[in-house]
Amino acid sequence: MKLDSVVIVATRNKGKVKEFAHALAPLGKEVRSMYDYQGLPEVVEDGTTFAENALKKAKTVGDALGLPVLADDSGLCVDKLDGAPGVYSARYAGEGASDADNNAKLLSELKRLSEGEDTEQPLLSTASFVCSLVVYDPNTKQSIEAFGSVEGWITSEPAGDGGFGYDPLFYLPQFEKTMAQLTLEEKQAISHRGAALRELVVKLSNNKQ
Ligand SMILES: O=c1nc[nH]c2c1ncn2[C@H]1C[C@H](O)[C@@H](COP(=O)(O)OP(=O)(O)OP(=O)(O)O)O1
Ligand SMILES: [Mg+2]
Repeated sequence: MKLDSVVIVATRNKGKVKEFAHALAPLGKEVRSMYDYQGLPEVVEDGTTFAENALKKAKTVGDALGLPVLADDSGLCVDKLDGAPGVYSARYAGEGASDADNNAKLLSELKRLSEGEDTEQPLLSTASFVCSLVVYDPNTKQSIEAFGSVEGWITSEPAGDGGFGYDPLFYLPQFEKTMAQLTLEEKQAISHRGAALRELVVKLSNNKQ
C-alpha cells in the first residue's frame, strides 16, 4: 500500500487537518478531510482503545469512498486521573463539548484533587498525548497502524493560541512553553501525531503489498 498524492483523512478536526497538511506537503501530498465529501457516514467512536477507534474511522470512511483513507484517534492521558480522559478526550465535558469546555473540566477535576494542599503548584500532573494512526485500503482490506506519544505536564496557567484541544494546558518543561505556544514545525517535531506519522511513513515505505 502507498499513499496517493491526495491523502484523505477521516477527520472533522480542523486542527488535525492543518497538521497533516503541513507535515505531508513536503512529501508532495495534498490533504482532504471529511469536509471535502458529501454524505459520509458518521463514525461512532465506541472503541476501548485509540487504535480501535482509528481503525473504525478509516474503515467507515474508506469503505464509503472506496479509496484508501488515513485516520487519527488521539487524546490526553493524565496520570493523576488514572489515564483519563483517554479515549473520551473529545467528549470529556459531555457529548458535543468544545475544547474550552473540556479544558475547564480538566482543570476543575485536577484542582479538586489538590484541594487542601497548602502550596499551590502550577503544574498539576504529569500527562501524555497519544496518537494512533491507521491507513486502510478498502480494495485490499489491508491496514497499517502507527503510534506516537509525548510526555508533559498539565499546567493550571493556560498559555498560547496555536494548536487545538488541550494544547494550552500541556506544558513542556524542555521548551518552558505549552504545546499551544509552539510553531507548527516545533509541534510536529515533538508531538504524538508527528511521531506517529513518521513511524507510519517508514512502515509504508517498507510495505511491498
Ligand atoms: O495535538 C493535540 N493537541 C491538543 N489536543 C489534542 C491533540 N490531539 C488530540 N487532542 C485531543 C482533542 C480531542 O479532545 C481529542 C481527540 O479526539 P478524536 O476523537 O481523536 O478527534 P476529534 O473528535 O477532534 O476529531 P475526529 O474524531 O473527527 O478525527 O484529544
Ligand atoms: Mg472524534
